[in-house]
Amino acid sequence: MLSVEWIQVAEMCFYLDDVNEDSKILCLCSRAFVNDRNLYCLGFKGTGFSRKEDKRGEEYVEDADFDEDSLDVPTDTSISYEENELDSETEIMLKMGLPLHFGGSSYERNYVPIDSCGKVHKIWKKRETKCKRPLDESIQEAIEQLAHNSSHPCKEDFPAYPEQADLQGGCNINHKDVKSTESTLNTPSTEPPIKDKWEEYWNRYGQGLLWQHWIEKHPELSLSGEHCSLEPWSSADTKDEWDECYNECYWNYFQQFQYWTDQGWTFDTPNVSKNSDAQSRSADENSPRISDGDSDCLQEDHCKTLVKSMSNINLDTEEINQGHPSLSVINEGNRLQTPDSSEKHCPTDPNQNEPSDGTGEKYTASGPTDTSQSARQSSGSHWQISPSAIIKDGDEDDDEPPECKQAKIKRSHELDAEETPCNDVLVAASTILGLKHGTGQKYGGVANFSRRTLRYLEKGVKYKSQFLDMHRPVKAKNKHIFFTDEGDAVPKSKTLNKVQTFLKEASKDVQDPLGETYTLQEVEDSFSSTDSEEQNHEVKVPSAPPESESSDTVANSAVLSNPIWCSTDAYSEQELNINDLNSSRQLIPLEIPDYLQNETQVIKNDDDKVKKKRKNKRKKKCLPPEIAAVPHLAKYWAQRYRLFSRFDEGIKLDEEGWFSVTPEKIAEHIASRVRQSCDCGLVVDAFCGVGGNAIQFAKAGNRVIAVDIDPAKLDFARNNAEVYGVTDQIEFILGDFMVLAPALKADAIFLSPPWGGPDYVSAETFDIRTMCLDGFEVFRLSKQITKNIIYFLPRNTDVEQVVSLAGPGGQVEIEQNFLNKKLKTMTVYFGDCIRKV
Ligand SMILES: C[S@@+](CC[C@H](N)C(=O)[O-])C[C@H]1O[C@@H](n2cnc3c(N)ncnc32)[C@H](O)[C@@H]1O
Ligand SMILES: C[n+]1cn([C@@H]2O[C@H](CO)[C@@H](O)[C@H]2O)c2nc(N)[nH]c(=O)c21
Repeated sequence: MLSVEWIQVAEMCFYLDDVNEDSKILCLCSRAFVNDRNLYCLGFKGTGFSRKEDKRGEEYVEDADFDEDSLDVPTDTSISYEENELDSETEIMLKMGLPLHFGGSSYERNYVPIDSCGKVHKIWKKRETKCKRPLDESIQEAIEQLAHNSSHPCKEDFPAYPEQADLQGGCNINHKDVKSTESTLNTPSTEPPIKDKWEEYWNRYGQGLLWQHWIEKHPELSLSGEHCSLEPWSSADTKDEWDECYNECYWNYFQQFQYWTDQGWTFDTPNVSKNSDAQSRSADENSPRISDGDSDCLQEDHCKTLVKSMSNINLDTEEINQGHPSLSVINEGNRLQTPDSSEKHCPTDPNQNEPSDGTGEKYTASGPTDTSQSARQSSGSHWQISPSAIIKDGDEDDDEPPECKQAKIKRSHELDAEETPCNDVLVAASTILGLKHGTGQKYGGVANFSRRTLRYLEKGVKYKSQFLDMHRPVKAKNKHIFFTDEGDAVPKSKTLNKVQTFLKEASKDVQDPLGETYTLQEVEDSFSSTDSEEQNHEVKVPSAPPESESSDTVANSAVLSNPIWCSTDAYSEQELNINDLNSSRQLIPLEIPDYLQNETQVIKNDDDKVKKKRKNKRKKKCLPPEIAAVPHLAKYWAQRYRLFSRFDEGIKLDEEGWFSVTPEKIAEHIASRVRQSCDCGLVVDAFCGVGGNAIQFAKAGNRVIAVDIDPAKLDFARNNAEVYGVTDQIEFILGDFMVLAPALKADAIFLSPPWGGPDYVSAETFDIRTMCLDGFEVFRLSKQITKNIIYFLPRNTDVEQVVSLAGPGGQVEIEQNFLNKKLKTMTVYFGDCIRKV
């Protein structure tokens, strides 16, 4: 059963002129989330690595034993950053044992301390431990920046975090994140900077939140009884977990704090004037801080106090969930304040009294005179942001604090369509929805849109979008261009450079008998991007090594050239004609180079034993020659089950097929939508390629006419349809769709033309007229066949162009396809294919 989460996120109106309301084009923006991590993970089987290996860090899994259930495959597709996927580059780098601080990976870019990263995180942490690496500079830097002159709460405010060195694992902060954070930290000078507010918030409530988080994660670890003898941060058994928990908790709440602050929510701290901060804090019995000074919390007695206090904490999580102030503890005059035990008030709650803090100071985003934000309080703590309002993992379906529901404030995302200034629409659509607006030519003589409006149909779109990977476009101008000795320009990323340096270092001891330059270059080509298509697009088929070379020599060279897909002497025998390769499908044994094996190994007590075990158990994996011949295709090979889950049953593809076939889960989703709108109808797949979509249309019960101009593709498509047992439902037609179109009849037509190779991502906005085929003409011809059109386009397609296809008074649905929360493609639906809700 296909599990797809589909949501309508927004409705946009594009007006052709201000006078005639009927001329507007309605554009429904939706998102479809499919998840295929299990299929993706399966792909690593052939590389000699597996999830299981990651997870346990010691066991090599043989093919026959491979247990999908052990993959920890999330089935829930709700937007929770717990499941944030590492991009393919990161995955591959991890599996190669390459350090993630190379910097190009999503792990670095979007690092959120999450459960799904836990394994990875642990692996890296352990490796750090082994290597005794100094605290990463970026972490240092981040700590310094964020923690406001070295008062990072990890260290200063929490005796639970006494040693800076402990931060290595627990506070893996990416300085890029911090920088972006910093940019939002610039609030007007009348207000305390958000980082001060955050610090204060964390100081007040961090302990309680941290403990709550810890308890939720480890309900089995009670602080009572024997377990109480050692604090979790001191116990060798739990120290790592504690670090991780701290890290997660800190950043989780920090991000949400930012979000809430952005939304206009504030919190005030009574008895805390900025000037007499320390003094009033110590006087405030509600304060969770246990000391005035920044450093004296490290003093032993304070630590003891805290530990004692913590040991008194009621660990009844049920009670916590019910909102009982169970984490409130009074201990030797220091009251550990829990989030829920402080009074929480809505900014506009009429029942609230005047503040009693005496300072009259409000830390409001819009200044003290902002009535909507000028909160009133009855006593004690005064909150507009309450910690409990901060959404917890997986529980983010409401962006208001539960206790403040009656005080509904209009937020930016709830503005009426008419209220949204036109320019903001474009900005919001781009930054929040991830839709690109270009100035490309419009279809059907539409000159330009005079006005656009936007209405969100989903709450918290902005917030939720933060946890999705929308892919920033690859900006060509920032690319470093390197020149070969021959003077040829070779685009290379910074990451590649680092990878290259690393590989050079790593392979110092490895003899490179050929001394060929192509070896490392090919590695770079293969890992030059985070996504399947973001890479150096020139396909260079390396010439086969001279036949005179011994097989050993070739294998050694392959060690350098293809770290995961090492080929052997079979390589030299390959005829590098791709079609021939495909038809013969000779398989090349895959051997993992030893130095990478070493890199990949997770630290274990008895390293040698593991190595031996692995060596014994290691099987020779095989690669099809077209992959071995074109190293950058290796990443598609790793994703082969994602493209065709029945890959092993005889699926065939050529190079174009590899990078342009629709991933099975996305194709399946589109097919099920089409099936719903034109029940068991006839679907034309105008550019069928190797059959990714045609097969799914057929599987969904439709009859299909599959057209392609390339006979080889049609052969592959037919072969693949056979694998899936749906050949009876598909009629394969060899020909040019542009010519055949007038003769075709269909209930729906699916268009997935070539976009001009994987280069499409380098454009800020993709112009559908600049594809290999004229996208407008393709649409015009299709329209003559049926109004029910499904246009499969790049994720960065110019939305304005797409909208213009619907024509004045028309409607269109733009569906963003997310694969494991990464925006992959855009599917545009017309006619009856637009989903009615
Ligand atoms: C992106 S691929 C389609 C991938 C396909 N949806 C799949 O999942 O396998 C585009 C295909 O269009 C074919 N093509 C290019 N121009 C064509 C034309 N004028 N008429 C028909 N097919 C064409 C190419 O040969 C290529 O196989
Ligand atoms: C170059 N490329 C990638 N995809 C599709 O976009 C996803 C993300 O890159 C790929 O997985 C593939 O399905 C393409 N689809 C079509 N129709 N035409 C193309 O040229 C193409």
